[in-house]
Amino acid sequence: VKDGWFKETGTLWPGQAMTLEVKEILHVEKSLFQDVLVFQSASYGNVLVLDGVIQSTERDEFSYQEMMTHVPMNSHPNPKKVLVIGGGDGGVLREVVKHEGVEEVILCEIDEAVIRVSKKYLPSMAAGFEHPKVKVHVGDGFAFLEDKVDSFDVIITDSSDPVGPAASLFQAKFFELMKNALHAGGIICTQCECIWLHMPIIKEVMGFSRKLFPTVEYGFTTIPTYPCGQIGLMVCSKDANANIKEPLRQWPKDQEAKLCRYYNSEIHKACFVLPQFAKAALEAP
Ligand SMILES: NCCCN[C@H]1CC[C@H](N)CC1
Repeated sequence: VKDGWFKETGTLWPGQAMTLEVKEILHVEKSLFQDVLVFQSASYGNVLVLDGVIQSTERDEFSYQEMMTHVPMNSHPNPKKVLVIGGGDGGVLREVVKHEGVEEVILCEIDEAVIRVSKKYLPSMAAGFEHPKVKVHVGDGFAFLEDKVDSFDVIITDSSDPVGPAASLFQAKFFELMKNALHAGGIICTQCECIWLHMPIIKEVMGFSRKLFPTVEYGFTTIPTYPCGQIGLMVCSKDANANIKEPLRQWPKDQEAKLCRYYNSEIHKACFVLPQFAKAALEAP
């Protein structure tokens, strides 16, 4: 932080950097896995930063957490068992339990510091941890999945970038583990970077996803504090007839408006509409 501003420089977005004005530094810690910083920003509420990269801000996190959760959940006929890999700020958990039919959601986060710090400084997200249907497992998502077969209806990988502790979550092997851990008809949704910055990563992930799953779609949401203001989601189903681009289930409009500030059944469809450069890059063999 320099002259009261935090600057998000990063190797995955060369030559550019989001900056946020800092009101107060709330927490600085070196955890077992990464540098953890929380600051109160002037205009985005409290901000969680891991290894210098913005993970969540109180003002705009709902965009990402809602889309990462409700696009896969509403694409599944009846999700009962849900697994969240990463997601230590609790935001995805908060969204998953909005689905009445869910019986259990397990969160597997590698770094207990992220959970601890989120509970203290990001209460609107960490509220997700309080729900009776939630079970928390601290550990590596890769290791957690090694012995899981036919266990979950939906798996959401809410990870940081493929630099640091989350690197293994962007590899084919991990997608194979997620596939094996899914019930028939199961769906995965993973954080899949930005079309303005990471087409090679997106193409690679789409390539091996298409080998593993019959149905694969890439969509994105808009979120001011992520690089280029956008972040993608890779959504894959084991059901060859699934149409992920159309919500299979939706709340009544008034209920939907009460539950969500970003997601709705129209934006579920719209999020998969890509600009020509991205569409062409992903369709090319
Ligand atoms: N719930 C935390 C979200 C983590 N996802 C982010 C996507 C954009 C990245 N540059 C940083 C992590």
